Amino acid sequence: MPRVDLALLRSAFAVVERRAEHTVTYFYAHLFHRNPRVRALFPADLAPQRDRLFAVLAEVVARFDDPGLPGYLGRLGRDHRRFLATPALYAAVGESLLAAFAQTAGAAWTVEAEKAWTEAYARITELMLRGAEESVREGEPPWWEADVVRHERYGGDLAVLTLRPRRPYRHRPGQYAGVASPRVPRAWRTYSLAAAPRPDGTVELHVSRVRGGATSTALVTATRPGDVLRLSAPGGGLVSRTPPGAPRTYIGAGTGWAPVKALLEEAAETDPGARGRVFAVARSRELLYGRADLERLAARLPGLRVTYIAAAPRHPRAQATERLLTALRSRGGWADHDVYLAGPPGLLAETAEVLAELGTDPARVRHDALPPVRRPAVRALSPAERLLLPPPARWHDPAARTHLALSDRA
Ligand SMILES: NC(=O)C1=CN([C@@H]2O[C@H](COP(=O)(O)OP(=O)(O)OC[C@H]3O[C@@H](n4cnc5c(N)ncnc54)[C@H](O)[C@@H]3O)[C@@H](O)[C@H]2O)C=CC1
Repeated sequence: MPRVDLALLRSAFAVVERRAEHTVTYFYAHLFHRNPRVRALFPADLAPQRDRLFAVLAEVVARFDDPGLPGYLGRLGRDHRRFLATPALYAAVGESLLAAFAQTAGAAWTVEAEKAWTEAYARITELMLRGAEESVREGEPPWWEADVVRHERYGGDLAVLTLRPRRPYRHRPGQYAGVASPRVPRAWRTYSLAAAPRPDGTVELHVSRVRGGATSTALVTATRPGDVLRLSAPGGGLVSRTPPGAPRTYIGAGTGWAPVKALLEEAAETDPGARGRVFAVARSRELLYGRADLERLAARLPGLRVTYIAAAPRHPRAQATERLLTALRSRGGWADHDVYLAGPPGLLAETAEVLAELGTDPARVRHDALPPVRRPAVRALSPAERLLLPPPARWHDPAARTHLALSDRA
């Protein structure tokens, strides 16, 4: 594999990234125009997909020379089996991606830049396919079918689902899974697994309905026992790393309680002498839905002090965050604590900042980056950028459709 010219790779991507929205629109139009049958592999609503594509590309470009990149791409390739990604699809995606880059980057898309990106994409594909092949060799399915065995509603917007995967499903407490409902085909959303592995093999999901979110709405309002959902392989690094007995703090906000519950269940089994703090945060007292479970766990973990925090009645939900930050500031000893943090991204960012001020080493503040690894660069175009957009693509002309569709080639 030739050495990729990293400086060129990054400078071309920097130009493309500034016009991410245009690039992504062009990319999908190009991909589906050239390979019409590929459209059926993607969900009806492409918006979340678009954000994720750029977030992953930005991550790969930033980490291209990082020794951790092969592992990251291997896991990504393994995970892409659930999208039915074949070598032919990787090739088609690469072709459309480079076409979109060429179209967006204008004069910055030199022969050398194209060479750097062609080589980089070949490397990305090779590593992702290697990860996928390994998972096939290990006998891992592309996804796990799981029967819904219980569905409990808390208020209008929250549900706790118990699922029984049809094949053995192994996860570590604190990890998450991709979940797809047949009611929203091919759309995968990420949810933390809300329990340590159980003898009966069931797993638990806590779902909060997101405004405009088709999957969360289907899972909360329409899913019933007997339905079958799909689970991806578990992922995520919000797993226990604290030595037995050492101080730690768990903070779960809203359904961020889910991974905290799994971690506490694990600690109750393996480290009942654990010392530290638990903060359960919700936008209202009624939505502290995990209270009964937390009380049961706290009785098994007497070294943990539990604090419940909610916004006052008729106050905005963010008041709970202010109350949490005040509570954190009133405690000491933060330099000694590992902190496990789960909840909405805004809360994660504010809490991590305050913990750093209070003396916790940022490397000891653990949380998931959900769902993108970095903030997606996709944003609305400015009026000036819109004005400078290149003319419409020539390949929109049906007469230009001379190439074979991917599915014909595969
Ligand atoms: N592993 C993880 O980190 C998990 C994260 N989540 C995330 O947690 C959220 C759960 O949603 P809900 O249960 O509806 O929570 P929610 O919207 O009711 O929020 C719970 C609390 O978080 C705080 N909060 C919410 N938005 C905030 C913001 N922008 N800035 C500062 N504080 C904020 C408020 O104190 C609020 O009372 C989702 O965003 C979900 O993606 C959920 C499960 C696991």
